[in-house]
Amino acid sequence: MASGTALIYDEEMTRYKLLWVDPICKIEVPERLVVSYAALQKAGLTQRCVALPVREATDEDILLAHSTEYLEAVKKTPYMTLEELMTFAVPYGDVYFHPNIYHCAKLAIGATLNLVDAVMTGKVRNGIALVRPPGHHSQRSTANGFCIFNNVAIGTLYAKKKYNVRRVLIVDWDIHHGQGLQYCFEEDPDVLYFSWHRYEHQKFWPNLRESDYDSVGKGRGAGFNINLPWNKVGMDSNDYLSVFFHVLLPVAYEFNPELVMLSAGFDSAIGDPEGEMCATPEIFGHLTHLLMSLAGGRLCAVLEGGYNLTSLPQSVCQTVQTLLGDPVSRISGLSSPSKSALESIQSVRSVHQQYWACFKHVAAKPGYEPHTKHSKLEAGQDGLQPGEETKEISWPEPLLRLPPPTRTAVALPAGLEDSVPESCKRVTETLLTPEEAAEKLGNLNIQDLKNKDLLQSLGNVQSLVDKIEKKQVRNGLLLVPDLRKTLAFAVQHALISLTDRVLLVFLGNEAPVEVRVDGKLMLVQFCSTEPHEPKSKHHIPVMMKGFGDVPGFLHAVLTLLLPLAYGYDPGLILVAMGKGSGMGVAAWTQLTSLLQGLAEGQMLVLMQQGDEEETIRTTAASLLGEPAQSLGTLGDPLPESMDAVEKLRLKLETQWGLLQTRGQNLP
Ligand SMILES: CC(O)(O)NCCCCNCCCN
Ligand SMILES: [Zn+2]
Repeated sequence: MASGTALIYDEEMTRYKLLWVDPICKIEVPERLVVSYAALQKAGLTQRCVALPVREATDEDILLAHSTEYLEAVKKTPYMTLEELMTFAVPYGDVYFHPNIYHCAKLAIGATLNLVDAVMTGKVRNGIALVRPPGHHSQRSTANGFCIFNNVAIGTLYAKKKYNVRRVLIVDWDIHHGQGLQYCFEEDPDVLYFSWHRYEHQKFWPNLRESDYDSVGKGRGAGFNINLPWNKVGMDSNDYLSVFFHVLLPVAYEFNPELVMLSAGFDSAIGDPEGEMCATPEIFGHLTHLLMSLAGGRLCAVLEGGYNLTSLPQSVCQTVQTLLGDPVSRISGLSSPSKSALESIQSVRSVHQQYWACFKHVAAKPGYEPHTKHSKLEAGQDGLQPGEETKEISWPEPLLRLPPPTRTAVALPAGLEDSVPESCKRVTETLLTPEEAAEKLGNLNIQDLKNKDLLQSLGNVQSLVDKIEKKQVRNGLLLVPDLRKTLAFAVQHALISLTDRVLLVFLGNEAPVEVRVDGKLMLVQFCSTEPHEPKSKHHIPVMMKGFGDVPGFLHAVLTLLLPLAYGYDPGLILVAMGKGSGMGVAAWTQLTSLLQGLAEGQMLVLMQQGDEEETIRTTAASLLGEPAQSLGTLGDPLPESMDAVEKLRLKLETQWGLLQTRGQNLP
């Protein structure tokens, strides 16, 4: 499996700037790259990455996405006078030229292509290209929005052509709509383009009608263009995560991409004069993590926008740390998305309802017609007038995300040692005495506790919880003879020794523990038979028609379990798969991968002795940070599973706001 994170940066790309007065363009400054790279150096991240060189794009590369006429015109800019450069820029809109910008634009493309090469050849697992000029606004024959050539479009076309990549997902979290990417791929069913962007009902730049949610793609590409408009400013982590849980991730998993291209613009971060949003930099560590279980971890991030010289470098560091596999910081105090965000979420899900099985149950938008025309509204009032400074906004600097000395510790019965990668640390602890065990298992009679294997597994689970609590180990895997008893003991021990909340995710029919009503434990139980009515709001039974329904299981994980877990914000996660849950190893490792975005990755996985070695090995690999295997092309979730999830959502969404998918009063 590929490993390593590429970092591609060259200071030559800082050697162009605005040479005349232009309040619109003045924010796109060389310092954007300088401060970002310096922050990575200061955080000791550059030396942990694989440094790759940039190269100059060839004409052939550029002509993948641009016309000859346009390329020939841009080729003349190095020889233009200041006057000629200004005149040349005017027809394009919100972009400037410089004698060296053509050179830098070729390097930005070359950086992107070297990143694609490194990821597609397995030289690295993922990576980021810190480039300028950005690309996602530029179109076949036009520069726009500080962009000269479309780096991500060219990178995508290059990957398809050179590596025969079939399905590419482009995620564009820049706060502006990458209309250049939309136009390039809107008829291509092999490229799924997702963009969120400040829109304010077409009053925000670039003021395009086709940036709205009803531009779903054209012809065979219908369904493969997803626009999520932000119609208000001030969106925060609740809004961003809700869009991932209820729009992007369900579709992304159904699309099952072979490569993820990330148009990583950080003007969607707090403090940015363009975005005027409120999401703090930590959110990008989570958004990156949520994308890393797709496409076998093949993720190419390419810098787009980002104009606040404090939140930009912080957000870049958050993204790179997650690409490197560092623990993701906890986001506490999440509550629910804004009403405006819910309206956009509902709108985009209903217009895409006809294209995606994951939205099959969503009420279709009445009288909806795919939008096909391009029309341009003259610029209206769009937030800050150019040059108007944002009022002083401040936010806490992101906390350090220090990995514990050991990432994964395992306790396996004799004879199974070699069923996990050697980088796992083996734990074999002292046996517990029956009295010690009884202390926490209370209701079990002492006779039961004579069993040496059981006492050994209780000793191991106690020691692993303690090592995780002391941050000596990030996560652990236990193979136990008696799952129910060991799990009950683990929960009791965790609740006694940790002050923090514990989330237990259990796959199996009989609830393994009684959930107390004090809220210190949340049990999300995937079961195939209707459990007795749970006593506490923190015991959430998720009915799965059959454990073979992988699409249904995944839908429940993405749109129910993750929103619950992020809203609950646990300090420790216990995951256990009861006997015969028959979930399949790919779906199971998606679960253990995705959940590592919570609790700083502090997780304990308990498995029943007798589980096949393949499942044990891949679970350990996932805890070590290996990307989960892709699930392959998902079929449709079983209707019963979808109905069960929706019924549960309706019941819980008032208590757990991130479960909401539409405004309360919307149909
Ligand atoms: C790469 C990028 O998406 O960040 N480019 C943004 C271009 C903004 C153009 N001016 C907007 C005027 C409204 N404030
Ligand atoms: Zn932008």
